[in-house]
Amino acid sequence: MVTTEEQAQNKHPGREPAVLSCTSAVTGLPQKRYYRQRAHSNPIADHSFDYPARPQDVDWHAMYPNIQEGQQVSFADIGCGYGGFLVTLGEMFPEKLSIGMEIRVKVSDYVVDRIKALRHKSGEAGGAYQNIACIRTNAMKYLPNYFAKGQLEKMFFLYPDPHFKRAKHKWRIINQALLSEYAYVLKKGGLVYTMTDVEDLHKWIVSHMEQHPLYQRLDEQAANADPITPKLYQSSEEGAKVVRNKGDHFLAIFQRL
Ligand SMILES: C[S@@+](CC[C@H](N)C(=O)[O-])C[C@H]1O[C@@H](n2cnc3c(N)ncnc32)[C@H](O)[C@@H]1O
Repeated sequence: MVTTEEQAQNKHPGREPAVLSCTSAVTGLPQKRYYRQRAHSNPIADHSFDYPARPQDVDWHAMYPNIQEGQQVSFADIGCGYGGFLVTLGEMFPEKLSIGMEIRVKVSDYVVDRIKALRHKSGEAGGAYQNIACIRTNAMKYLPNYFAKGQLEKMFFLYPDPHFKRAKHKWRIINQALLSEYAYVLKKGGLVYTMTDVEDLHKWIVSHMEQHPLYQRLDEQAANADPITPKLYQSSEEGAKVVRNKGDHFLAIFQRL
């Protein structure tokens, strides 16, 4: 991708265009500044997404080149943003396939390019990061199009958009109707991880999850004993920002009954 900023730098007509890329020459990874997009996308609006009619119609092999016959995605990072936590999942669980789902086009493009670059750096076919991928989609609408009943072992909702205004509470990604849909794609015994820096949203999440008959909150000891828990604080870009700003973190993990 050559940005307008880069085109503007090509000041010498007649010469070969300067080939400037959005990949850093130092790290070999894409640079976020070329993929910025305004923070909120209306999840209820009718964006025109291509989506599969059924999970079996998804070309998983295109996303996970080493996927084995019968292997399925186990972990879903919902609203994965720039993919920091997804990358951590890939590193922590090399045997599991993890997917990031992100509604903003430039942000999901960034994650796709980031994964491509990480795979390239680690030596393509046999290397790392073959087990993570990102889809641009509206996770509030299309989860059952991607996942079969009881497929997912873990779902992550990290620093979801708080939508503070009452009129926009219907945009919140945790709500009673969607919790039933999440329960459908989750395995019995599967886990939903939630983390936010907004106390009011945390209380909303906990009260909606506790009212739902298919979820039970893990007690503090069990939540803290989970090896993923320490990563929830700062592996994602949003989490790292909260740590930098010395903000609060509110964690709640729920088991699908
Ligand atoms: C505050 S950011 C947090 C990103 C990431 N989880 C992190 O911790 O850095 C929330 C993300 O969720 C995405 N998002 C919001 N609604 C969504 C939806 N319905 N489907 C998929 N992604 C969504 C937003 O575009 C945004 O990138």
